[in-house]
Amino acid sequence: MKVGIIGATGYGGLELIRILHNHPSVSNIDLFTSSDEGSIFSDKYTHLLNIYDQDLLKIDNSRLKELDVVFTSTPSGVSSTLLPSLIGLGPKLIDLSGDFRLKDLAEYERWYKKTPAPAEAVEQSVYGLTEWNTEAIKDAAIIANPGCYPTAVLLSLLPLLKNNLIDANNIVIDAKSGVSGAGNKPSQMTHFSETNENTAIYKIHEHQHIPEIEQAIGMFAKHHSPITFTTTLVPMTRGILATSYVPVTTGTTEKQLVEALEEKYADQPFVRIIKDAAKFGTNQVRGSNYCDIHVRLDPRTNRATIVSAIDNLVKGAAGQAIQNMNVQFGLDQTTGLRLVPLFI
Ligand SMILES: NC(=O)C1=CN([C@@H]2O[C@H](COP(=O)(O)OP(=O)(O)OC[C@H]3O[C@@H](n4cnc5c(N)ncnc54)[C@H](OP(=O)(O)O)[C@@H]3O)[C@@H](O)[C@H]2O)C=CC1
Ligand SMILES: CC(=O)N[C@@H](CCC(=O)OP(=O)(O)O)C(=O)O
Repeated sequence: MKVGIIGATGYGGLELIRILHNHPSVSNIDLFTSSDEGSIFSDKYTHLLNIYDQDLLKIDNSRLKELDVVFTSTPSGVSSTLLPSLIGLGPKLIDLSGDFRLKDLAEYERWYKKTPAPAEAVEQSVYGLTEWNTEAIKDAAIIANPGCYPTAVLLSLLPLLKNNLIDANNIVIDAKSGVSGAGNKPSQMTHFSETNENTAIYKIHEHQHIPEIEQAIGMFAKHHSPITFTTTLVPMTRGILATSYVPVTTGTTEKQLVEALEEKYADQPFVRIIKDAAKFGTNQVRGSNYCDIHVRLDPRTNRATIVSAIDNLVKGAAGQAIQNMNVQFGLDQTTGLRLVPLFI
C-alpha cells in the first residue's frame, strides 16, 4: 500500500509515520510539505536519521492521485481546500483536522472561524469514530477523523446515553490535555515557562469540540441537548483525561452502567473498561491506541462519574486514523496498531 501524508512535519504527521512504519501492508510513505519542499526529512527530525532520509515533496495532485491513501494532518482550513479535488481520483482520503466533521457548515464557521469546506464534500464525508461508525467508514469518500477530546468523551458516554442510563440534558465534562494537543507551533499558551508547574483552563465555552460532541451524541444516541464542556492544559506532553459528571436516570445502578460499557465494547480491541480507579490514568494508554474507561455511581448524589483516558496523538489522532484505514481496506482493525502503552 502506498501512503501519502500531508502535514508530515507536524505532530500528527510524525505519529502517523511512527505507526505506519511498522504496518505490514504499507510499502512506501510519501511525505508532503507546504513550506519545506526538497529538504531532507531526517535533517529536520534527526530521530528519523537512516530511517526517513527522503525529500519532502510538494503537494501536487498528479503525485497524490497515484497513492492508495492520503492522510491530511493540517491546521483547520487547509484540508477543506485540498481534499475535494482528490475525491474519486483514486486514493482513500483521511483527514485528521476538523474540516469535514461538522455537517452544519454555519456551525463550522461559527466555532472554527474559518471558511467551511464545500458542501458536497462535507456531505460525502463520514465521521470516523471507528467503534461507532464501522460500516459507513468502509465506503467513505473522506473520513473525518474525530477530534482528540471528542474521541475520549464519546467512547465513554455513548453506550450510557444509548441505553438511557444517564440524563442527556445534564452533561458536564471536564477534560484535560497534554501540550502536544496544541501541535508543534509554539505559542504563549504552550511556552515552557507558562505551562510547566501550571494548570490552566482555556477556550471556556468556546471550544470547537463542543458542536462535534453534540452532533455525535445526536447521530449515535439520538439525544439533542447542549453540553457543558471545559478544557484544561496540564503540564505533560501526551494524554487526555476526560471526566464527565452526569445524573443517572431513575433506577439506574452502577452495575448497569458498567455492563452497558462492557457489552458495547466486548468485541472492540481498543476500548478497555477498567474496574479499579487506582489503576487508571494517561500513563496506562500513553503511546497506544487504547481508550480506557472507568465509571462509578455516587449513591449520595445519584450522579455518575465517567472517566476516560487516551493518548491524544494515537487514539485521538494518528492511531484512530490508521484504524479507519484498516477498516477501509478490509484489514483487521488492529493491523499495525498493537502498540504496548509506554507506562513509564
Ligand atoms: N495534536 C493533536 O493531539 C491532535 C491534532 N488534531 C488535528 O490534526 C491536525 C494536525 O495537528 P498537529 O499535527 O498537532 O498540528 P501541527 O501544527 O503540529 O502540524 C500541522 C502541519 O500542517 C502543515 N501545514 C500548515 N499549513 C499548511 C498548508 N497551508 N498546507 C499544507 N500543509 C500545511 C505544516 O507542515 P508544513 O509546513 O511542512 O506544510 C505543519 O507541520 C490539526 O487540524 C489538529 O487540530 C486532531 C487530534 C489530535
Ligand atoms: C491542548 C490543545 O490546545 N488541544 C487542542 C486540540 C486540537 C484539536 O484536536 O482540534 P481540531 O482537530 O478540532 O482542530 C485544542 O484544544 O484546540
